[in-house]
Amino acid sequence: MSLHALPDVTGVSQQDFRHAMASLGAAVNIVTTDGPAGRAGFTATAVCSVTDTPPTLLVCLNRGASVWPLFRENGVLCVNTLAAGQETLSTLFGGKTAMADRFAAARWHTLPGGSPQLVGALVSFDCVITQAVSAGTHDVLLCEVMALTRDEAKPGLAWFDRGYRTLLRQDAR
Ligand SMILES: NC(=O)C1=CN([C@@H]2O[C@H](COP(=O)(O)OP(=O)(O)OC[C@H]3O[C@@H](n4cnc5c(N)ncnc54)[C@H](O)[C@@H]3O)[C@@H](O)[C@H]2O)C=CC1
Ligand SMILES: Cc1cc2nc3c(=O)[nH]c(=O)nc-3n(C[C@H](O)[C@H](O)[C@H](O)COP(=O)(O)O)c2cc1C
Repeated sequence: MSLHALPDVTGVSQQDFRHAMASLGAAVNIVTTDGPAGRAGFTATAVCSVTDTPPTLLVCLNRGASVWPLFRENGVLCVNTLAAGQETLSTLFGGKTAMADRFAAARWHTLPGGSPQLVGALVSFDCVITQAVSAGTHDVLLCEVMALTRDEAKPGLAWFDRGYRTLLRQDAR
C-alpha cells in the first residue's frame, strides 16, 4: 500500500542511489537457511531491527539471487553477524560461488529451527520468516527471533564505502 502519492519526477538514478548508499555503513551478515529445499546462505548488509516485541529483524533479499527460492520454501533463517577477520567468508557468500564451497569454508552448528549457525559469529539470530513483502527487485523478509547467541568480546565488521572496516569496542581503544 502506498501511503503518499509520489511526485512525478524523483530524479534519482540507480547509480546515484547506490553512490549515496555507499556512505551508509552497515553490519555484514551471513544469512543461512536449511530445510526441505536444502541448505543455502548469502551475504547481506540490508538487515535491521524492526521491533523488540516480538523480537523481529528484517532481511532484504534480491528475488534474482540463486538462494531466494530456498529461503521462501524453508521458511526459517539464521542471521549470523560477522566479526572482524571474517571478510573472506563474506566475499565467498557474496555470490557466484557454489553453495558447497561457501559452507566448506567455516564450521556450522544446526540450530533448533534447522538453520546453520556460524561458529565464531558475533551474534546469531535463529529466526522464523513470518512475512515476505515484495518491494522492487527485493523481498523484505520479516523474521521473528526464536533464539540467539552472542560473543561480545570480538571487534565488529562493517561494510562502508564499498570496503570492509573494523569496528573497535569501547574498551579496546
Ligand atoms: N541490498 C542489496 O541487495 C545489496 C547488494 N549488494 C551487492 O554487492 C554488490 C557490490 O556492492 P558495493 O560494493 O557496495 O557497490 P555498489 O555500488 O553496487 O552498491 C553501493 C550500495 O548500494 C546499495 N545497493 C547495491 N545494490 C543494491 C541493490 N540491488 N538493491 C538495493 N541496494 C543496493 C548497497 O547499500 C550497497 O552497499 C552490489 O552491486 C550488489 O550486487 C551489496 C550491498 C547490498
Ligand atoms: C557486502 C555485500 C552485501 C550484500 N548485501 C546483500 C543484501 O543485503 N541483500 C541481497 O539480496 N544481496 C546482498 N548481497 C549480494 C548477495 O550476497 C548475493 O547476491 C548472494 O550471495 C546470491 O548470489 P548468487 O545468486 O550468486 O547465489 C551482498 C553482497 C555483498 C558482497
